[in-house]
Amino acid sequence: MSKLVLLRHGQSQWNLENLFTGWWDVDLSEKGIEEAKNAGKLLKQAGIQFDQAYTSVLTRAIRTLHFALEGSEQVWVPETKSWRLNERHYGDLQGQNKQEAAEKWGDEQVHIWRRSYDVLPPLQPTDAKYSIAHDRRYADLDPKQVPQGENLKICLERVMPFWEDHIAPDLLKGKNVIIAAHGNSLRALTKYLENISDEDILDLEIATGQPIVYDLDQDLKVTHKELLK
Ligand SMILES: O=C(O)[C@@H](CO)OP(=O)(O)O
Repeated sequence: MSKLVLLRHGQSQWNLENLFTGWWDVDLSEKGIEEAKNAGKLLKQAGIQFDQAYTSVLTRAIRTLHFALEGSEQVWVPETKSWRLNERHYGDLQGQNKQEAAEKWGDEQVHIWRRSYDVLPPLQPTDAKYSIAHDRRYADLDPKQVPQGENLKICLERVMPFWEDHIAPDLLKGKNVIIAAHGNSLRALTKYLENISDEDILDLEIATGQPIVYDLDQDLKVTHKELLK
């Protein structure tokens, strides 16, 4: 049996400012740093010992992982970063204010863009202000893999190869794993782990900085889930 901890990054500066973020690389806010440190304390209290850590290539998730490992006194744990764990790319909404978007397009449309499984946000031109098309951290990717906008389905489809190739093999060996990532890449993973329907996934929210602990059996089926408080 192995443990899997999912940890959404602490509040980011753009969470604080209520801006669509996606693949734009914003840092943690002061509150986000506190949330990440608190996650470390909660993990220490729970006595969870990790063998492997995974995170995205975005600063807010990487720093959250580091605070969590520091707070739980296990900074030595090997870590692997992958773009496949990045936040869902929010297309041309990136950089826009969520409230202003709701006033412009209506609450319902914005809710669909934010939470539906298979509706795409408006795609982002590669010369947009908040485009990552020329960001060197993605230089080795096939250009087709660099999104201009993703729905949760597409996000799940790019998370899964990483799960299959890296995370699942570790868990199958009995390793305890922490994944520090993002609201929507973790919603995608949760949909898979808990077999949540395309409809019910609309209602799933993941809190910033709160570790979610799964016990998994030898087939990686969830036997227990706990939110650390
Ligand atoms: O802006 C984003 O990238 C995400 C997560 O912060 O927002 P939402 O809650 O709308 O999915």
